Amino acid sequence: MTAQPALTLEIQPLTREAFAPFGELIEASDAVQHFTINAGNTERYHDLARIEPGPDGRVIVSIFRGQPRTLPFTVQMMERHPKASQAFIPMSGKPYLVVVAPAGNPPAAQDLKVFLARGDQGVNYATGVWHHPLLALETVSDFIVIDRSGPGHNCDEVQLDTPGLIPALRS
Ligand SMILES: NC(=O)N[C@@H](O)C(=O)O
Ligand code: NI
Repeated sequence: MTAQPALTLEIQPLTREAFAPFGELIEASDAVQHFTINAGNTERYHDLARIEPGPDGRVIVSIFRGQPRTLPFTVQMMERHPKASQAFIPMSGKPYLVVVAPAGNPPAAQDLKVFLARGDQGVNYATGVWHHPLLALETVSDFIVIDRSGPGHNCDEVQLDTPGLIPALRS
């Protein structure tokens, strides 16, 4: 099959509402339940993400140290975790990209959504949601990752028939 021309993808800001079909935004904002604790010293932004390890899995916490990607970036593949959710929470304060498609059938380029996440926004991919592996920007960046350890296969990868092209960010 001849190589298909890439489909240029639109980059949109990461908001709770726009990301809702794919999981939860992990962000301290007035949009979520929050309350003061520790005798007034601390504000708790409560219960932000639905962490799902699956019936036979265990929740684990890891750190991913991502090398920065160069834009424009061609999305050639996507992956999903059919047994569990996966959360990424930035530790380095740098922006990153989130590329997702709805759970279910393997995505086509036109199904992809690209979000530019700020360095104070995390995401939780709901179980089975298609996503691209970590796309750090600007510098080597650390992320806390909350996902699953357990028996069985928990990572499906697909190659896109038509690649998606993420353009350079407008300054
Ligand atoms: N493979 C792995 O643990 N990482 C991916 O799941 C990812 O989403 O970055
Ligand atoms: Ni993943």
